Amino acid sequence: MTTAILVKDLTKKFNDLVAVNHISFEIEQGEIFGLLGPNGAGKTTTLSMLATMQKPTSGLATIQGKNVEKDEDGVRKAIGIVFQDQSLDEELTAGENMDFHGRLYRIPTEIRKQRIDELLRLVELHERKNDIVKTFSGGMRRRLEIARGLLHHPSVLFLDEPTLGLDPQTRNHLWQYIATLSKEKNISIILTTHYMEEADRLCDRIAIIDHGTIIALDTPENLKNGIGGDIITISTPEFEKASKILTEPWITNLEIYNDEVRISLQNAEQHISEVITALNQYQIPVTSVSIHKPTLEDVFLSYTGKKIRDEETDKKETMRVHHRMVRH
Ligand SMILES: Nc1ncnc2c1ncn2[C@@H]1O[C@H](COP(=O)(O)OP(=O)(O)OP(=O)(O)O)[C@@H](O)[C@H]1O
Repeated sequence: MTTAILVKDLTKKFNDLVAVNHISFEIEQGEIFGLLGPNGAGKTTTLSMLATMQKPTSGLATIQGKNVEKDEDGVRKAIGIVFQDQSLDEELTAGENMDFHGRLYRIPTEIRKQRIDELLRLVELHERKNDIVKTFSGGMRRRLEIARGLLHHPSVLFLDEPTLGLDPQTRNHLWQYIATLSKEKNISIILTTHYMEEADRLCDRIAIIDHGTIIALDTPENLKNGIGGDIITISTPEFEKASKILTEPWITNLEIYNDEVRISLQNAEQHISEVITALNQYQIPVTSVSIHKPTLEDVFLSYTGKKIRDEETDKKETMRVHHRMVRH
C-alpha cells in the first residue's frame, strides 16, 4: 500500500477561532476518503490546506510525499481540484473550458486534444463538446468540472461537496462516475460532504468531523456496527418516563433526542413487542415507533448528541439531548 496523503496534527486558526484542530489521518493510493460533517465543521478549510490554498497554522501534510507548505508546485501538479464555487467560463464551450485549463498546465497540444476527448467521453459529455456551458444543467457542469480537474492526470482528486444542490438522480449518477474513476485510474479521492448517503455509498473510509476535530474515523460499515445492532425510535411526550422504564438487559444504549427515545439493541424485531408492552403497562402514550438499521446519521448523533443537518436547517433550534449509556 502506498500512502497518497499524510496529515499529522494539522491545525488552522482564524484569530481566536480554531477551524481545524489537530487532525491526523492517512489516505492510501486509490482510496476514496470522505470528510463528513455539518456546515462549519472545518471540511473546506482542511481541503484548502491540502490543496496549498491556505497555510496551516501548525502540523504537517504531504501529498505523494510532497509537503504542502514547502513544495507547493509539486503538490499542485499531483492534485486535481473541484471546489464548491463554480469556476467554469459560461460563455465558452465545454471543449474550450478544458483546453484553457490544459494550456495553464502546459500540456502539449496533441496530448491535450487526446485527453480532452477521452475525459469528455468518460463523463459522457463528448457529444456536447462544442456547446457553450451556459446551456448545461447543474449535473453536466459538475461532470465537466471533474473532467477538467483530471486533465493534467493528477493522482489525487479533491472534491468539495461534489453533489451539492443536485437532484437525487444526478447525484446518483455522479457517484457512479466518481467510483469508476477511482477504480479505473487508481486515483485517491478525498471529498467533503454533509450528505450521509453520499459518504456511505462512495467512501472506503470516513472521518466524521465536528468543530474542527475528527470524532470518528473508520469504514462506513464499522462506524455503523459500532452503534450496537438495530435502533428502535419511540416518539412520546413522556420521553423521560419512558427512558426510565426501558431498562431491559438487551438494550445496549439509550438516548433521548427531542421527544424521541432511541434504543440500540440486537434483533429489534424480537423485542419490539416487549417494548410496546412495557410502555402500555406504564400508560405512556406513544405517537410512533420505528425500527431501522443504523445509518451514519445515527453514528453522528451518537458521538455528538446532535443531528448533522440541524445546523443547516435551523441554527437556533434548541435541543434537549441526554446521553445515557446503559449496561452491555
Ligand atoms: N477565511 C476565513 N476567515 C475566518 N473564518 C473562517 C474562514 N474560513 C472559514 N472560517 C471559519 O472556519 C470554520 C470552518 O469553516 P469551513 O468552511 O472549513 O467548514 P465546512 O465544514 O467546510 O463547512 P461548509 O460545508 O459550510 O463549507 C467556520 O466556523 C468558518 O466560519
